[in-house]
Amino acid sequence: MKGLFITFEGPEGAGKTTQIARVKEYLADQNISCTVVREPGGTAVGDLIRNILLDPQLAEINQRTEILLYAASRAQLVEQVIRPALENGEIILCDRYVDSSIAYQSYGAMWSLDEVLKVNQVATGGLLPSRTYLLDLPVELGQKRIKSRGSKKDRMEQKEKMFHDRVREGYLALAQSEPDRFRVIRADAGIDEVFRQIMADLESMLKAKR
Ligand SMILES: Nc1ncnc2c1ncn2[C@@H]1O[C@H](COP(=O)(O)OP(=O)(O)OP(=O)(O)O)[C@@H](O)[C@H]1O
Ligand SMILES: Cc1cn([C@H]2C[C@H](O)[C@@H](COP(=O)(O)O)O2)c(=O)[nH]c1=O
Repeated sequence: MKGLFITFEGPEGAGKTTQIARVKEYLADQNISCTVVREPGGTAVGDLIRNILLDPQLAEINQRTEILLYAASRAQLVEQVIRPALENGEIILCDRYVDSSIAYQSYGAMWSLDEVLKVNQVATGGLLPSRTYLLDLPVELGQKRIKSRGSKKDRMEQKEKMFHDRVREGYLALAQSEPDRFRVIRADAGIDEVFRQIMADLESMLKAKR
């Protein structure tokens, strides 16, 4: 594949959306176009699945159903958007991907890692990002940021703090197990400082792509 597939991961309120917008703006200033997508969602099918997954009224979604729905949204996104864009040499900035399923459904909800990996292998055909920025911060700080955003909590945000603590631990374990792909970013800093940390790495990735 000729393109560049970059994902942004992290607990709730880590600043992924904010930083992706900054990176997109930076790239546009350099006359470099990119495609921004988010999960679950990013396609018409995926957006419908997102509505189900995040509906705060649907507390009874079965754990296996949840894993499959996240993976179904991902399969649609990979085939409809990500793979074609990469084959066209484009840069993809993706807000969450397979690592979210590992962190939330396996570490957070304590479901079998093996099952999560198998389902996601089918969903993605094994497509992995070249770089993953893990925006890491204490769970309390992310929750405080979400609260000040003022919107109603979605189904996943409603889960207890211990769930979100396990998610954070899961992400850090993933980053440790794949140091070549992951860069851990201290997301408890100001927006400009977080952006600086990301760009310190991304600049070299962009140079290598040219
Ligand atoms: N470094 C930062 N310092 C302070 N506030 C921030 C920072 N980054 C983002 N925010 C604010 O925190 C809130 C959450 O940010 P954002 O939506 O970018 O996070 P996210 O990781 O995409 O959240 P989610 O997990 O819901 O997808 C927003 O109100 C945003 O303006
Ligand atoms: C892709 C993916 C996401 N999740 C969770 C993580 C968040 O709680 C929501 C998505 O909301 P956001 O505002 O867009 O961050 O879904 C998950 O549990 N598993 C996944 O694979």
